[in-house]
Amino acid sequence: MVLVLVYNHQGEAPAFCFDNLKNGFGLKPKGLETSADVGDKTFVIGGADNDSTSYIGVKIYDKSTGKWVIPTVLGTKPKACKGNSAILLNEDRIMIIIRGSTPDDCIWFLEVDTKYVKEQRKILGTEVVAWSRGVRGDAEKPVVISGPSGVGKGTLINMLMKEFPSMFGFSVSHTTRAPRGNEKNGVHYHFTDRSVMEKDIKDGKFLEFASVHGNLYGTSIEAVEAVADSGKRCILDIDVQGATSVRASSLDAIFIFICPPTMRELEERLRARGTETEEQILKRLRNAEAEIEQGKSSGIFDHILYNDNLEECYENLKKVIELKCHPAPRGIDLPSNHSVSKIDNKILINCETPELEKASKNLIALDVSSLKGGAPGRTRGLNVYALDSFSDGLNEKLS
Ligand SMILES: Nc1nc2c(ncn2[C@@H]2O[C@H](COP(=O)(O)OP(=O)(O)O)[C@@H](O)[C@H]2O)c(=O)[nH]1
Ligand SMILES: Nc1ncnc2c1ncn2[C@@H]1O[C@H](COP(=O)(O)OP(=O)(O)O)[C@@H](O)[C@H]1O
Repeated sequence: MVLVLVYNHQGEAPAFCFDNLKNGFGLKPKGLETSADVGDKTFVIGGADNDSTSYIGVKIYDKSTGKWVIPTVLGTKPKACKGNSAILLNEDRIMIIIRGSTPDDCIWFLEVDTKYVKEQRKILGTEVVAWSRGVRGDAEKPVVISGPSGVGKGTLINMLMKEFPSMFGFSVSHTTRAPRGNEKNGVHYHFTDRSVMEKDIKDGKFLEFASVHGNLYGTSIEAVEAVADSGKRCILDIDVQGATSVRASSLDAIFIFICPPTMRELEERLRARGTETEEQILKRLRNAEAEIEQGKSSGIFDHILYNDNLEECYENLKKVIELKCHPAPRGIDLPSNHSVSKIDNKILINCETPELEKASKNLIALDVSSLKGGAPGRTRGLNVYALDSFSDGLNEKLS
């Protein structure tokens, strides 16, 4: 196989042009693809995905073995595009700038050696990469809500979703427990068989899972991504074990624990709800004491709220999730024609406007020094500065 390296604009990662590339690994080479080297591996990004021509593909050339590897690709993939620029950040993720895409869809991160990718690689036993869409500024964090059965988590979440239907989306968990009378599959839970769920867990499809009150519960990566893809802020109703796992992941959420005013009141609420058998109620009450103890003492939760008076608790919930602090994240308007370079933690995008030709070369600087989150969620904290026409004052403006 002959591999021709094509260097694009100044400072940009070299693009691969494949000559005589046999179809041995199922990818259809399409024009130029970009690449980035991480250690012994060259990640080639672009062209068509292995499974679908609608998405960008990823393949890895391992220089130590001289072999190509098709990785397991996790996360929502960016749509196939006219080309992209790839820039390696911190040896663990590659920033991809997509040409000719919409403002909120042009910056992506391909994680190649982050904590999440390392974990998934261990679980799956294959080479793994994970996509995460870049979000400008401090887009709102997902909200994790935990608390004992019957404390009012579902009630509070419903109030939030009702008051702000376009702002919040519920992460629909999987569970092996039987549905209650009013519960709909795919809305309240994905009701599933234990064997199916265990296989999906083994296949790395879950962000977290736990055995709670004798049933298996879990948050699939897809459930969280579906909410993020709809442009909404994700709410997770999960137990303390699940919250502990999410805390250890890169999701970067706000963690809230809901406490009952007393154990007696908790029991009354559970009984009044009338959805569990006596045996199940007793099991839930036994587990509640340990959960409350853990919730209060583990240090996992950012906020502990008491649900005594429902309205008051709801007002407190709205305060702690910082409803009004962050403006809606805006996209980045990039023309198709641009070149990219990297200086320390800043990515400079040199936009060439065809009408003005050489007269104006506008610069956009992306500051990647405060990135947060990442796969399986969004990568937040991308700071964007528009700089005026190319001038000698550039360094001053960027410092
Ligand atoms: N770890 C984890 N826990 C979950 C998940 N979904 C629900 N749970 C928790 O499982 C427990 C039981 O939930 P459920 O059967 O709906 O009963 P309820 O809490 O009495 O309404 C609660 O503590 C939920 O927060 C999940 O995806 N992961
Ligand atoms: N502050 C409150 N005061 C009285 N009853 C409440 C309060 N919050 C919730 N409830 C009731 O308690 C029961 C359990 O609430 P639910 O939201 O189903 O709890 P969870 O989702 O935590 O299991 C429901 O019948 C709900 O209407």
